[in-house]
Amino acid sequence: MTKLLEVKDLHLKIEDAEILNGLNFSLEKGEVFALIGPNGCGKSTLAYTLMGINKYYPDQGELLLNGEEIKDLPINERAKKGITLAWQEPARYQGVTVREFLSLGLKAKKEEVTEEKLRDALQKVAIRPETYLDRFVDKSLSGGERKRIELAALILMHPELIILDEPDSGVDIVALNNIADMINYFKESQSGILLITHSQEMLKYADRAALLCDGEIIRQGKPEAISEYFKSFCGPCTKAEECETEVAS
Ligand SMILES: Nc1ncnc2c1ncn2[C@@H]1O[C@H](COP(=O)(O)OP(=O)(O)OP(=O)(O)O)[C@@H](O)[C@H]1O
Repeated sequence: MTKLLEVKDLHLKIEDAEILNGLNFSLEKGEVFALIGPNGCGKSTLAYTLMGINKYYPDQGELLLNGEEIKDLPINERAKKGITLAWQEPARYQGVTVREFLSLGLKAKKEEVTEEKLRDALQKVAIRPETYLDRFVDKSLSGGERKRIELAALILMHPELIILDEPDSGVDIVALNNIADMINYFKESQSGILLITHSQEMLKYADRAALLCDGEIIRQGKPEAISEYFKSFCGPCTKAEECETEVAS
């Protein structure tokens, strides 16, 4: 069966520094695949490369979405094909209200924008619609509020592939539960989720996990096993020579 996402031998350099160093992994529909690894190992870079952000174009390798090569497509074309990235630091949009921001996803899919859909999405992330719908998505909202609103926008967009870059950073315990609910909701509706995280709590929601080290996936397998391996051998890494580079499944 065709995989939702296949990444094959992905290499990316930034200013002559090799940041992604031959990545290989795949993701099925309805699967949560977690990516863990030390600071600076290339997790966010992989997220930007999958999304097609400016300057993050691979030097080598394949990026297949539903079997189709997307490596040369610009970000807007990838978004149309159903890839979405929720940033580690949620974006601010000067002069754009929460209502307008949430409506974008529906309009992009040529779906009718209704008050009910907007309210429903906000309620799913525990944001009171009556307080927030007409506020601006700028620095007047706290980081956690913007993160929740961004997650509400994801619900309305209903992407095929969702890249969540540290969705739990800077959010309170209630929002954490909302994120967990949302992950389950997307799983059930057959979206694939690439979950970049440093959190043990978030790892519980993953079906599989991979450990990234210096731009290479050095292990893939069950989330608990990968996390244990990471805790024992990495951060700070002092045992590089002991670190097997074989991929265990
Ligand atoms: N635009 C850029 N210019 C120069 N170096 C960059 C750029 N983007 C990323 N890097 C470097 O690439 C490496 C990987 O960064 P990346 O942000 O992908 O790490 P990460 O695994 O997401 O880290 P963290 O866990 O701290 O969020 C880092 O050494 C970073 O400094």
